[in-house]
Amino acid sequence: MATFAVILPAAGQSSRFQHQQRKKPFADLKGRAVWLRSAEHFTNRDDVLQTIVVVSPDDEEWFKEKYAANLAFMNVDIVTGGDSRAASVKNGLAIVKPEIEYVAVHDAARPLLTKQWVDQVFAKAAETGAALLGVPVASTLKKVADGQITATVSRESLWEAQTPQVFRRDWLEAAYAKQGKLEPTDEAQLVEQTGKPISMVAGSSLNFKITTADDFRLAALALDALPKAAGLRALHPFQDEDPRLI
Ligand SMILES: Nc1ccn([C@@H]2O[C@H](COP(=O)(O)OP(=O)(O)OP(=O)(O)O)[C@@H](O)[C@H]2O)c(=O)n1
Ligand SMILES: C[C@](O)(CO)[C@H](O)COP(=O)(O)O
Repeated sequence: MATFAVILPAAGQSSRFQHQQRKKPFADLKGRAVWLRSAEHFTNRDDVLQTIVVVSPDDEEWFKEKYAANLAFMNVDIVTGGDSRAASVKNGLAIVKPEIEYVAVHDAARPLLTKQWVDQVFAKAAETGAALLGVPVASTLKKVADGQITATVSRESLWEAQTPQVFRRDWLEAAYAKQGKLEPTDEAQLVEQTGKPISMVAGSSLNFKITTADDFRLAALALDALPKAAGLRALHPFQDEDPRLI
């Protein structure tokens, strides 16, 4: 069985969030913090040997105290974030246990996953070396400058990358060794510049990232509808033996 570590970056400033006076990974989403809902999709999997949450230095002490019971029960490691997403993920990568073969990075701000989507992207990464979830761009894309449209960007072959983004551990480590001055907005961009193949696995627009307060409100609505709306044989993370046909 392929083995995985999961890194959940949660060390951003949530500057676009402005809701509940909390950073988005710590906002209460229908009774549980966003980061907890994201982590839960992984901490009960037999193939996940380590779960790591990356938290900013400013939040670390508060986080450890607030979620002490959850962290212990779920066996989640904490690592200090950096001043960029890439730096935060790199800090998580540095503590991945030596025996683990694959590393999955999943935004702590993407709580709306199903077991099926995780199964699919994990399996694809184990087959090809690297894979991520994504969806084809559905809207027309415009370039804008000073409030004016300057061009239409063809959406042909364009996909919106999501997470989990899953890589052979040695590929991701080699990619970071060659990072140079690149400040990637996702981990795939780092691995792309090493020339390794990365597979795109068709996911769902329901696996959206909570960035703004509107996203948060939408997530609260989608949470209950997810199994039905996903059009998938959805398994609750804790009820693998109880699949529900959609
Ligand atoms: N230095 C950083 C920056 C971002 N992230 C994490 O990367 C994920 C995706 O980033 P984004 O949605 O941009 O989060 P923020 O950077 O917090 O958002 P904003 O740009 O609105 O400040 C988030 O879970 C965020 O916590 C991180 O761990 N460390
Ligand atoms: C990784 C990601 O979710 C893929 O779309 C996205 O790039 C994260 O961006 P952020 O600025 O770190 O939220």
